[in-house]
Amino acid sequence: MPLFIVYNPVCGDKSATKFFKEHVVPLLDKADLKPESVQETQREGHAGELISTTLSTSHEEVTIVLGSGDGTLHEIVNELYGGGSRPEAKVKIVLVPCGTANALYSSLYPPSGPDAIQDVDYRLKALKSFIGGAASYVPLSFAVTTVSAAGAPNSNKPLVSSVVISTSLHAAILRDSEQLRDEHPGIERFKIAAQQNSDKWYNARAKLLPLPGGAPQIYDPKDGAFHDFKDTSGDGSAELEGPFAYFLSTVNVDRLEPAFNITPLSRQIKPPAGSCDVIIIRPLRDPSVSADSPEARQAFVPKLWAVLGGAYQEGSHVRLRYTKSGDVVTEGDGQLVVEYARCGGWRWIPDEADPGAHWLCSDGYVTGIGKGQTAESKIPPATEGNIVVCAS
Ligand SMILES: Nc1ncnc2c1ncn2[C@@H]1O[C@H](COP(=O)(O)OP(=O)(O)OP(=O)(O)O)[C@@H](O)[C@H]1O
Repeated sequence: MPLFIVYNPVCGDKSATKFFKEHVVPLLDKADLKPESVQETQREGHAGELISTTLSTSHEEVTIVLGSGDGTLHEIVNELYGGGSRPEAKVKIVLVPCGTANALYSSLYPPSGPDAIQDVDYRLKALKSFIGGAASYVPLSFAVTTVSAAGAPNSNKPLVSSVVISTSLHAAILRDSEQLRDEHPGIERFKIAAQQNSDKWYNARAKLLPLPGGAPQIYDPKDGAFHDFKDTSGDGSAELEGPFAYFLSTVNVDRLEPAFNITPLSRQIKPPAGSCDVIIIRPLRDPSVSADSPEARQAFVPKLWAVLGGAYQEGSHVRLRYTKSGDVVTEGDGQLVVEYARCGGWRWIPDEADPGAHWLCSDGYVTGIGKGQTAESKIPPATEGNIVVCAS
């Protein structure tokens, strides 16, 4: 099977060129594995073009050693799945994490600590499995999201995500952190952008779509299991009224950074095919909040931090509850702070009067939802596994 090397020289701390020269290419040389080409991406969107060109030379199956973060992979996936240049081609991806967050790699190879990503051996795990010839591969699931206005023909190209699709705080963080990239090449830029947006709420309605086998489900930490939503509408979906502080769904990953386990159950309770895990925070569930107001938003900030902090503590946020007075605790029977859902996708219907609710993030790529438009994300049942990624 032909082998290609593609890496993004500007992702993460911009060290991919050096890393490939010093570690990746020599390892392949030593194993006598000769790539057809070694290519640096030269601009945004270039990774997708490179893959398209590679496959147009009639290869039916290729292996790509990809040095990047999640955004470059996103471009490749969109070209292969969304662009349809060679939908039947089989592509094996061997990741070498060089990006900022490296969510997919960190999920496939859970690191021993937040600094493991600095470790050369850790970063070469997938490559060494590939070279050793005993690698195993997993097919990627995709969240396919369309933005459209009710009743209008949909001319927008769908966004295909293989890691995360979000609105609310996470989309705002990714939108604002991009301007901080030069000054803060590491994950600290996400924390700075989170601080800047921590008192924002997002006015919208959301519908959680049914799972392939039935109703959308919600996690109950009491028995550690997912259960069907009790109240579903005629089309089988669960309807949630905002405002929202957080609304984020993942496929293929349980974390968005090496130590940020935002959807930990996707590893602990195997998700069915055609599903995504969704994390939702709706501040009006807090018994101490009776209405949306600037004071209520400010008072909610520490509670939001408690949740995000829990994600950094091996995903303990999924067990957080409110006391009657609105304190956030881990014990008792109070209302859950986080709603952890598993569903076949979702529809996000932003309130036209709230510009902040009109942002969408797909694997780090941020785009606007136009006035009068909604976003719908669906998880199609797995394809034949045309895009697989080295997992051990
Ligand atoms: N030569 C280039 N010059 C400028 N931008 C580029 C170039 N090559 C690729 N890009 C863009 O770099 C962006 C960032 O890449 P990527 O998302 O892989 O890294 P990251 O954002 O640092 O990591 P992560 O997504 O894991 O947080 C991509 O959106 C891609 O379009």
